[in-house]
Amino acid sequence: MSIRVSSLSVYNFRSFAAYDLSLGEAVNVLVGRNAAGKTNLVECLQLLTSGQSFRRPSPRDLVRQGAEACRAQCTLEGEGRLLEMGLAVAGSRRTFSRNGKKVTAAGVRGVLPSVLFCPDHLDMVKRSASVRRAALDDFGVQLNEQYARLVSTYERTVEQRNNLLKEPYVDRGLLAAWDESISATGAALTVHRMSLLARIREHAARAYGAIAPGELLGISYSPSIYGDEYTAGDKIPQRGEVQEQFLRALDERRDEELRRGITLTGPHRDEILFTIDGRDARSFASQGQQRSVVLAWKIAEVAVTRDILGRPPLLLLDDVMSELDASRRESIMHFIEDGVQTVITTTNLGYFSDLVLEEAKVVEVDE
Ligand SMILES: Nc1ncnc2c1ncn2[C@@H]1O[C@H](COP(=O)(O)OP(=O)(O)OP(=O)(O)O)[C@@H](O)[C@H]1O
Repeated sequence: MSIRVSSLSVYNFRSFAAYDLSLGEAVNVLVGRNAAGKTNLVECLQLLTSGQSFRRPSPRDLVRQGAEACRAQCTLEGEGRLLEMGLAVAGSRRTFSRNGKKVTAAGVRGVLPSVLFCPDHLDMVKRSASVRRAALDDFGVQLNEQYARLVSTYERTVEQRNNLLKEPYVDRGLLAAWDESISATGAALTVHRMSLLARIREHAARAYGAIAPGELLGISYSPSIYGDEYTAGDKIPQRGEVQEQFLRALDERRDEELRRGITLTGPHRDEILFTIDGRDARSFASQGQQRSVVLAWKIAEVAVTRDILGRPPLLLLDDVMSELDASRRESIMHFIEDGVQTVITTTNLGYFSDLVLEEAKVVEVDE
């Protein structure tokens, strides 16, 4: 059996004083009224498997109102291994642990990545580019530690370079050194992103074709250093070539950057574009088609995790059944039958067929 979460325990976490949840190997349905705490449990599972939460909380947000500290732990089992991942928050300090030993967020991620799908994601196609970049990076970070290091180094580099650009007198020698470092990290990140997106593209196109037969989904990465017109298609450029282009782009925008005091080009400005039958999905796709794109993207994340790690991720579906129509719900159910441990939250069991409910572990959540 591949690695699964067998149990989760929380103490003073969000709305819960104390709560224990035991999970089945396949589909788990958490049912409960609004504000029962279902999303809080999903968030906790995401934190303990990926080291991050889609809500981007401050540590204090995780602690139950009125309490000083919180704790959570989950047990991962399978492939002959037994692992305890822990999270503790005291004041504004958040600490992770693995088998009782303190680790950074990197120490909990990578064993059992999680793929989360929640209503916030449904309009990913038409929201700002930062949302799509974050979707790609949040996924990549879980699969590859080098990707994770590049994301954080790049963010830091942009911030520090921006600080320099904001100074009244900018030391040109120092700026050249920052250009070198941002272009090196940025080029590596660009290539990582494009490689990961190429894997997602292939699976997402197939999944989309199954959800909407006859329609063709395209996904492309558009690096800002190449200008607006460039789309890479399937070709992934060499890192050295990207770095050279990055340096050229910085040179071209030097005066504007100095005037505005910010870094105007690089992976923090890149676009991920979706097309359906060759037309930009932001302006041409219906809401239903846009939702199908996101569903296909999530299905692709599961498939890519399998390709890379040789095991499926934990799939967390928070309150999405009510947002999807019957045929898309069916696509999800069809897909999760495929050996993926899944946690689905809902206020209404009516969205599930008798067959699914017979096989699933149904837990009523009420703090
Ligand atoms: N730090 C905290 N302390 C106490 N309560 C909290 C804290 N953080 C969140 N909550 C409470 O948790 C509840 C929300 O829980 P959650 O979002 O998990 O509900 P849900 O069961 O997913 O509901 P819905 O079906 O409406 O999505 C809210 O009432 C919120 O006020």
